[in-house]
Parts: sequence; structure tokens; C-alpha cells
Amino acid sequence: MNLMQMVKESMRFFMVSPLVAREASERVDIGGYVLPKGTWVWMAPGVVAKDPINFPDPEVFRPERFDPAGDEQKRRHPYAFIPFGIGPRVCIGQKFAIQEMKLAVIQLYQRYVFRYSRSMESPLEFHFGIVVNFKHGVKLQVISRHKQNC
Ligand code: HEM
Repeated sequence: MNLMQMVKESMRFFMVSPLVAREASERVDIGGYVLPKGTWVWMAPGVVAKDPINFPDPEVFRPERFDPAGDEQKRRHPYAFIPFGIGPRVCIGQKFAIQEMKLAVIQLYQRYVFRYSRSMESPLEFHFGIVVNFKHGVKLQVISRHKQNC
């Protein structure tokens, strides 16, 4: 398991952008459903990311499912995991965002150890906006790796 697999599984488990919108620029037939011109279509990447066909045991956090050499990754539909959207309007910041996440995790984990905190509510509650947020924040036990920093 590597850091990239961890980042991807985190983004699959808690999808940051729950909805991506499109407007039909012309009348279109999608799988027998006729959408007149101007129809709004909402994609739900978080729902797609919990599809057991592409992600067996979808409620299990398993970074190894993104191992490029693994069967699960090889079998998966190429559009099953789209946290940054897809197509001509795909997120232009995706490479930057991934790089930021990896650097932040590396910097933080070099200095601290993170543990579950009993003050974190369970089950988790979310606030769904343009991006998903934790309703009551994130509560963790943060332990310094270096005593002089305590
Ligand atoms: C974890 C971080 C991020 C996530 C999950 C995310 C997700 C998304 C999603 C789902 C879309 C819509 C794509 C579509 O309609 O198909 C989008 C669009 C966009 N994102 Fe991000 N984004 C992130 C970070 C960033 C950053 C860091 C930037 C800029 C530095 C950025 C700039 C944009 C822009 C400009 C668009 C609109 C693109 C267009 O409509 O042509 N995003 N993002």
C-alpha cells in the first residue's frame, strides 16, 4: 500500500464533491431515457464510488483496492472513480490538489501521530454543500512524535 492509494481510498470513502451538473445542449437518448435540450443532469460520484460491482465491500476502507497491479483495480470500469469529475470540464486543479494532499499528509505524519478520539461523534454526520463537510468538525487525538514539541 502506498500514499496515493491511501489518498484515493479516502476520496472514495468520503466523496468531497457529491454532485456534478451538466445541461443537455441538445435532445439526447441515454439508455432509453430521452432528455430534451436544456435538461439538467446531476451525477453523483459518491454513489458511483460505493457501487459494489466496481468496489467490492464498498463500506470497507481498503487502500489496496487501488493497487495498480491488483485484480480489483484492473477489473474496474475507468469511470467508476471520478472525484474530480470527468470530460472537458474536469477539475483543472486535480493534480495540484493531489500533490497538496500528499505533501500535507507527509508533513503532518512526520511530526504527529493521529489517533481516534472518543469525542468524535458516531455515526458521522455530514453537511452536504458544494463540497461535503463534517457537521461537527473532525476530532482527533494528535500526539507529537518529538517530546520537545509537546
Ligand atoms: C480535493 C480537491 C478538489 C476536488 C475534489 C475537486 C473537484 C472538482 C469537481 C468534481 C469539479 C467539477 C468537474 C466536472 O464538472 O466534471 C471541479 C471543477 C473545477 N475545479 Fe476542482 N476540485 C478540487 C480542487 C481544486 C483546486 C485545488 C483547484 C484550483 C487550483 C480547482 C479548480 C477547479 C476549477 C477551475 C473547476 C471548473 C472547471 C471547468 O468547469 O472547466 N479544483 N473540481
